[in-house]
Amino acid sequence: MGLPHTVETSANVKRKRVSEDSPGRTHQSQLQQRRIKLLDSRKQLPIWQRQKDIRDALRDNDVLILSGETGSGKSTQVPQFFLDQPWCGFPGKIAVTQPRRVAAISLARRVAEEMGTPLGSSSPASKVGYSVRFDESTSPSTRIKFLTEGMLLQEMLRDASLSQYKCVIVDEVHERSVNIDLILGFLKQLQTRRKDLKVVVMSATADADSLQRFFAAQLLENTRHDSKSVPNDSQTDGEAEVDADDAPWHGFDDEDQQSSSNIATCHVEGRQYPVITRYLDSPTEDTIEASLHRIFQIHCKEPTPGDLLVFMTGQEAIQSLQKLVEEYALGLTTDYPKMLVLPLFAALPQAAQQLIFQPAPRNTRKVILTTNIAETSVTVPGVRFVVDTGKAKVKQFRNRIGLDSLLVKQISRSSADQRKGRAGREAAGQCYRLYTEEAYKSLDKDSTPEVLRCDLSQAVLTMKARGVGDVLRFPLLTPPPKEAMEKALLQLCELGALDEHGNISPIGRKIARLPLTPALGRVIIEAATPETDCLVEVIDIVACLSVEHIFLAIDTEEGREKASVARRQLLRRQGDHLTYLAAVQAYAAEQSDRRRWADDHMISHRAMQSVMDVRQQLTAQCRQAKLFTTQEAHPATDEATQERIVKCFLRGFSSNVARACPDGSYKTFAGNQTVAIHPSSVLFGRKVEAIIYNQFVYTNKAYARDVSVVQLRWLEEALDGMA
Ligand SMILES: Nc1ncnc2c1ncn2[C@@H]1O[C@H](COP(=O)(O)OP(=O)(O)OP(=O)(O)O)[C@@H](O)[C@H]1O
Repeated sequence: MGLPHTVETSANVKRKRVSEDSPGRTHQSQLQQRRIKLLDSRKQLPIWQRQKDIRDALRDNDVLILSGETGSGKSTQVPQFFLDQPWCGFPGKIAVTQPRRVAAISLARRVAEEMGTPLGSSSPASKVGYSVRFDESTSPSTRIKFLTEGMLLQEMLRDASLSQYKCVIVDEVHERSVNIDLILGFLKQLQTRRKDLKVVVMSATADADSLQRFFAAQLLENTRHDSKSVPNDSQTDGEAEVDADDAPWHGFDDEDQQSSSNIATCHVEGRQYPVITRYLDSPTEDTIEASLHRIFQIHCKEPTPGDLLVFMTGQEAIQSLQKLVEEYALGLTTDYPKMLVLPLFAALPQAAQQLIFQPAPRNTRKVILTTNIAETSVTVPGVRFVVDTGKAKVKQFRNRIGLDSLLVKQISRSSADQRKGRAGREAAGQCYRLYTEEAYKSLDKDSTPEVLRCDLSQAVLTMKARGVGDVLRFPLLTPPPKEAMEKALLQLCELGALDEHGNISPIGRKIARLPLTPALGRVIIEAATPETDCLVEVIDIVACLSVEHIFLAIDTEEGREKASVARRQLLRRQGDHLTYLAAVQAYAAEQSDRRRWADDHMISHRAMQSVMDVRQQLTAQCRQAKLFTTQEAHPATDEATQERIVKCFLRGFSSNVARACPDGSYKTFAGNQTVAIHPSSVLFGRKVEAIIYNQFVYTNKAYARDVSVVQLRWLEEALDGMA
C-alpha cells in the first residue's frame, strides 16, 4: 500500500528541494561559466597589462587622469581593478558616470557579466547596477554603479558628500558637457573635505594637461558660502539646513597653481583590433543620399556577419533614412542577406534603444541608424562597419533671441575618432567617413565645451541647490563668460528660483529636484499651486515634450489630409499643448487595444508608451515632493482649466513668446527675431495674436515648435506677477 499524499518521505523532500533550488543554481553556474569565458577576452585588452600601474597610481594619489584609445578597456575594466583595493574598503562603492543612459545601461550589463553577478535590482546579491533618468536598478550589494552625469548630480542633492562612494570615475570627459564640468568642480571641492575620496577622469581624447592643471590649482579659502543652501541628508521637503560638517565652500583661483591634490596621469597604448578609415574623394552635400549609397555598397559587398552603425544628425534624418533603406531593401534579390534597420536616438524608449544590442537573426545584417548617443562608451556587438556623416545636432545659445536652439554642425576630430572607435571592438573593422580627408584635418580638434555655448540656467541652479554661494567663483574647467552666468542668474530670478539676493528660493529647490530644465520645472510648480490646480494635465503635456514626437511625421499632401481626419478628435484650436493633452488622455482611456488606437490616429505607439512611462515617473516625483493638492483630473473640455494650463507654460517660458506681424510672420518679443510656426504644429498656417513655444529650431529658417495661442493680456498678467 502506498503512502498517503500528505506524508512526504525525506527522500521526496530532498528531491523537491533540489528541483526548487536548481533554477537558481543553474542560473548561478551559467553566470560563472560566462564570467570565465569573458575573462579570456578581458585579458587580451591593452589595459589588462597595466592594471598594477593603474592600481598603484590611485593608491598613492587622490586623482588619476587616465587616457587610452577607444576600446582599450577603460570603461569596463578600470572600476573592476579597484574593487579589492584596501582604500575602497567594504562595502565601498564606485560610481562611474556616463554621458548617456544607453551607455550606462549597456556597460552595467557587460560588467555584471564579466563579474558573474546578476544585473541591478534583479537580485539582492547583484554587485553591479545602474541609475539613469526614470530608471534605477541597484541592489543592497551594489559595488559598481554606472550612472548618467545628471543622476550623480541628483544624488548630490540628497547627499552632498557622496558618502556611499569611495571612488568616482568620470568617463568620457572629453565630451565636456555642462554636467561633466560641474561634476569635476564639485569633486574637486569635495576632496578638500573628504580625504578618502578617489577621483578618476578618463577618456580616449581628453586634454590631460588642462585636467591636471585644473586639479592641481588651489581652491580659494575666502569665497562667500551660501550657508542656507547646503543640502544635507535629512532634507526632505526642500527647506535645507546647514550641514555642520560641511566645510565652507572654496572658490577656484586661476592664478594660483599650487597643488591641492596628488595627481597621477597614465596613458594606455594600443587598441585591440585595427580599424581602416576610408574617406570620400570629393565632398557631398546630401548626407542622407550618401549614407544610403554607402550602406548598400557595404551590404552588397561585405560578407555577414558584420553589422553597420551609421551616425546621423537627429531623429528626422534617421527616420527618413530608415524609410529609404527599408524601401530599397525590398528590391534586393534573395542572393543578399536581409537587412534589419534599427533607429537609435535619445528620445526613444529604453526598450527600443536596447534592441540594438540583440544579435541579428540568421542571414540578416543589422543597420543601426544613430545620433551621437552611440558615439562614446558603447560597444554594439556585431558592428564591423561605421559610416560617419561628420555632423551632429548641437545645442547652441543664440544671443539674439536669448535661447538655446538646435543646430546641425560639423563634429570635432575627437568625435570623429570616437565614432570610428565603435568599429573594431570584437574584430578588425572599417570606418567610412562621408567627407574628405582634408575636411577631417580641418575639423576642430575638440568639441567646444557646452558651458561656452549653452544657456547656463540649469547649471547655475544645480550649483545653487548644492550650496554654492558665489557661482562666479565655482571651479570650472573652462570658465564661461561672466555675462552668460549673469544672464542665467537673471533668468532664475525671473522664474522665482532665486530670491532678490541671488539665494535659492523654496521654489528653486523644488525645481532642482525635478529631472527637468528650470523652465519646465517652473511650469510644474505653477501647475501645482492651489489657484492653478492643473498638475495632472501639465504632467501629461510635459511628458509629451520629453519624448520623441508623438504624431507620426507625414511628408505628402495626401498623408496630411488623411492625418487631419484621423486626428480630428484630438486636435485643439488652442495649439499643441492642449492637443498633446487630449492625445494622452484619450490614449490612457483606451482600455482594449492601444496599439490599434495609435495606428488609427497616426500616432506613434512607441512614443505614447514612453509618454506613459515618463508620466508615471513624474507623477511619483511630484507626489514625493508633495506637489499635489488634488489627485483629480479635470475634464479637458473645461475652458477655464485650458486657460490655466497654457498660462502655466507662460510662467516658465515667458521669453518664448512671439507676436503676429501684419505680414503674417511672427516676431519674438526677446530679440525681435522672425520665427515661423513649424509645419508639425496644429497651428501651422494659422494667424493668431501671439504664440508661446517650447522649442526654437533652426533648419532652413527659424521655427517655433510645440506652439500654443496666447493672449497678449496674459503675458502682461504674467509679467506683472513676476515683478
Ligand atoms: N557589450 C559588449 N559586448 C561585447 N564586447 C564588449 C562589450 N562591452 C565591451 N566589450 C569589449 O570590451 C572592449 C573594451 O570596452 P570598453 O568600453 O571598456 O573600452 P573603452 O576603452 O572604455 O572604450 P571607449 O573609449 O570607446 O569607451 C571592447 O572593445 C569590446 O571588445
